[in-house]
Amino acid sequence: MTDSALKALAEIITTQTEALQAAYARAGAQVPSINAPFQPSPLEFDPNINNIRQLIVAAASQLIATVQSPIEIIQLHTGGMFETATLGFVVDVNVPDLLKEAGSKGLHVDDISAATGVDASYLSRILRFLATRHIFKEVSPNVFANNRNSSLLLKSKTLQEIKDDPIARFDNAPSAAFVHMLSAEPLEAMSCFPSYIKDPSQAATMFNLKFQTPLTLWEWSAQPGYEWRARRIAAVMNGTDAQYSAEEFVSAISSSSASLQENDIIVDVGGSTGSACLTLKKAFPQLRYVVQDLEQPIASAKKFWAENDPEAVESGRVKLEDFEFGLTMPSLSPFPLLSTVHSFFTPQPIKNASIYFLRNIIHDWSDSECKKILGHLREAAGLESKLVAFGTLARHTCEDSRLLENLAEDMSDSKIQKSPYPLLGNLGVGGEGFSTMMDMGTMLFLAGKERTRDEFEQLGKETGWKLESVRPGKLAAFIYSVV
Ligand SMILES: C[S@@+](CC[C@H](N)C(=O)[O-])C[C@H]1O[C@@H](n2cnc3c(N)ncnc32)[C@H](O)[C@@H]1O
Repeated sequence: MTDSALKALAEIITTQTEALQAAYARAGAQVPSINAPFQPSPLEFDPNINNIRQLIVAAASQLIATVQSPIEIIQLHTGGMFETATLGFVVDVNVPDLLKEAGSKGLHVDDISAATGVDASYLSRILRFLATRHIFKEVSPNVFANNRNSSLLLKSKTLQEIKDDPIARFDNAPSAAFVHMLSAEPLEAMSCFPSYIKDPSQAATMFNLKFQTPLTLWEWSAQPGYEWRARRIAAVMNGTDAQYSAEEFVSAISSSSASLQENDIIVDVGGSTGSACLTLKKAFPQLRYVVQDLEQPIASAKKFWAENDPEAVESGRVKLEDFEFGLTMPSLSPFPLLSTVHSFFTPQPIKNASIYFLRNIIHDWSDSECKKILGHLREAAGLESKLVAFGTLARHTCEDSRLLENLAEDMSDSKIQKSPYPLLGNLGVGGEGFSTMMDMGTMLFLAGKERTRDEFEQLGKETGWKLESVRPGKLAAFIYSVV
């Protein structure tokens, strides 16, 4: 049994590695080397290539989990906090940025020490720890260079620009912002993990318990003096777009069976800068878009649209919802905009929109809060309105034949297939590594969670929305109609 499982895992790795090389070769390219900096290219985000990658990672990690000493496995996983802390630290003191300037020949830890003011012996141990995990490359003893993985930690600014304007240091650097964010407040809040899980009545979340605040993460980060935190969150949010294929959003909207007519409205609820609408507007330029969020994200949204599509806002095609009560959509058939910056916990002012669009919102909230959000949208919806929620589809690690049957009914070209023997039903860290981590993150910060198909269906049932179909993808689309 073990032998056949090992053989099957090795075969998956061999056949899928060949498939990966062939896919790159068809595009006239080669699978990127780990020693070269990461270059965003369409191939990095291609859904078919992504499926191949997932199988390789699923099989390779299962192979490791099978053959490595269980003592080592448990020891290594137990030390996971050192990965978070060391990654956050190197980003904080700009090590990847220094190494970029040094190029492929790398930089000695003494020079990194001189530039950062950090003791060289700490640096050499931290960088060796990370290079052992394939983040940074040690080109010669104590001389380190960026590799494909560490290059993702780069900021988009020069060292001088970072020094001159530290509040803006993570602008356009989503991965660096994400690493820095996770290594700060969440790492601190993790100290409350066991106490909170045993007695959740202590506070709304572990974050609230640790920081002794009644505010949500969003409200807390918006406080005066914390501007850099809000700016860091915005950098993370803006960057998520680059990881998605526009096609997934466009095809979900097309398949939502909303009969989209000229000037119909899509409301991007909790839309942050409204970057999803920018993607949709390219495919559906005849529609109108309303972006709703709290005060600070809407301020960032104004900057975002001014830079990316100023004409859209001027023409009224895209509305950043912070108009005063009673103002009307400029230059197009008017309708009242009832709120200022809009909270989705209050009645939805845009009635009978064609689509209420939520991306990465549901997982931020507990079931009871989600029901409030979906309930307000249901009250505003017309009979033909659709709710399209994008988020993670949580999957069990064992085989889930009911999910596979449901998805097959939902769409004929379902991308979720039964995992090949002997892989986990959700492909383990190859498939759901990040989303299970985010599940812990939402638990820690927001009392939210990643939900299974059944849980999404149930939320709809309790708020007057029928889950019509689920389209799996990097972000799954959950398409609801009114009941
Ligand atoms: C995970 S982000 C998703 C942003 C955006 N939908 C996207 O996909 O890029 C969650 C968003 O919800 C917003 N938010 C939090 N509480 C809110 C509320 N009460 N009303 C409206 N938006 C809220 C946050 O400001 C943030 O922009």
